[in-house]
Amino acid sequence: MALRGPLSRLLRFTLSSCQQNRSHSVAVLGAPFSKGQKRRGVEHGPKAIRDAGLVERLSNLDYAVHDFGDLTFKHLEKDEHFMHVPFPRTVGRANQLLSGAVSGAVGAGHTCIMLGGDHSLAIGSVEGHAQQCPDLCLIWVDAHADINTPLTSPSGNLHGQSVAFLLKDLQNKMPEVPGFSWMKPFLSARDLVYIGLRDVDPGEHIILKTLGIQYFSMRDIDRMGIQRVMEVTLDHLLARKQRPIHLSFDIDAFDPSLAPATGTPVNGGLTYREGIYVTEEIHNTGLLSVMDVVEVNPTLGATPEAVDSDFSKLNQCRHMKTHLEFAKKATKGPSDCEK
Ligand SMILES: NC(=[NH2+])NCCC[C@H](N)C(=O)O
Ligand SMILES: [Mn+2]
Ligand SMILES: [Mn+2]
Repeated sequence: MALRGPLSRLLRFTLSSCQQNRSHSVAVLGAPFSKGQKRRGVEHGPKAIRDAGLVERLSNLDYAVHDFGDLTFKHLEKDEHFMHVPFPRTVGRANQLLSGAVSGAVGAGHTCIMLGGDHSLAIGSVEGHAQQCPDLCLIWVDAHADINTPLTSPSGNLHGQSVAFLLKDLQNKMPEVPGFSWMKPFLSARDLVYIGLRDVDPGEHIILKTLGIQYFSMRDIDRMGIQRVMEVTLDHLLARKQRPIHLSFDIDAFDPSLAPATGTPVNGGLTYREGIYVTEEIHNTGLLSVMDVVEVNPTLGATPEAVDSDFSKLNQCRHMKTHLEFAKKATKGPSDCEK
């Protein structure tokens, strides 16, 4: 009995904020940023997801939700292209700011949900997470691999290059992009799994194969089923040791019939149940530490009126369980509530 006080203090001391049970405290961080690609509107993603009822729903599930509001990003005046990459310094600076915010939230003991914004924001989100949890693993749910380097990228857009900035294994293939000197790549190719791929550029395909990255394309999901895909994913990442999970969820992983309001939709995506099953299995590990919900662009809905009325109807849905559903529903009409 006498040991109880000191022992529990010792345990608290030796457990990092990554290893503590954070499941009941959630930080929401809005990142209204769109300069990682060329279409306007994705900066309204955080508002669309909040308006769909994210915070209320999480609170109803007994999570203590701390909404830290939206970060304020600056568009830098002097920001010339680097090669054919637009806004490198603006994107670099935004990610530096986001990295600090995510690191702070995780360090304070929260599970963090980052609402984008375009997918270039995963650079700062994963980097900030890794500052607190250097042994994290990354599950990237997306139609795209977002692993182009500035040299392989067909578009130049940084939202299609985020993973290349994170990977140690690509260090010697990456030029020095202005705006990113604050960070060094830290992630190993074996600590990453993709789910939902169906639009991969030729250079990306070579990188995936050369580095032996574990990925599940839509065809793999057709063949194996989502249940087996999740078994292999979690085994690949967690068999050696239990560690914090970073889930980076690009809403375009869903089929465009479910989530049309996104900048680079690709046919043949995840069904509603497949997408939710991925998040349920991750939830069941108890290891989710940070989640990005990105590429929700409400201005790409049918009409602004339709988007508005969708949001109000969405708030009437009663059966939604996970925060991801809000993001998807922010891009989808009301009929889905009935499914
Ligand atoms: N996060 C996204 N939606 N990325 C789309 C990337 C599309 C294409 N592969 C590119 O690099 O430009
Ligand atoms: Mn995508
Ligand atoms: Mn993406």
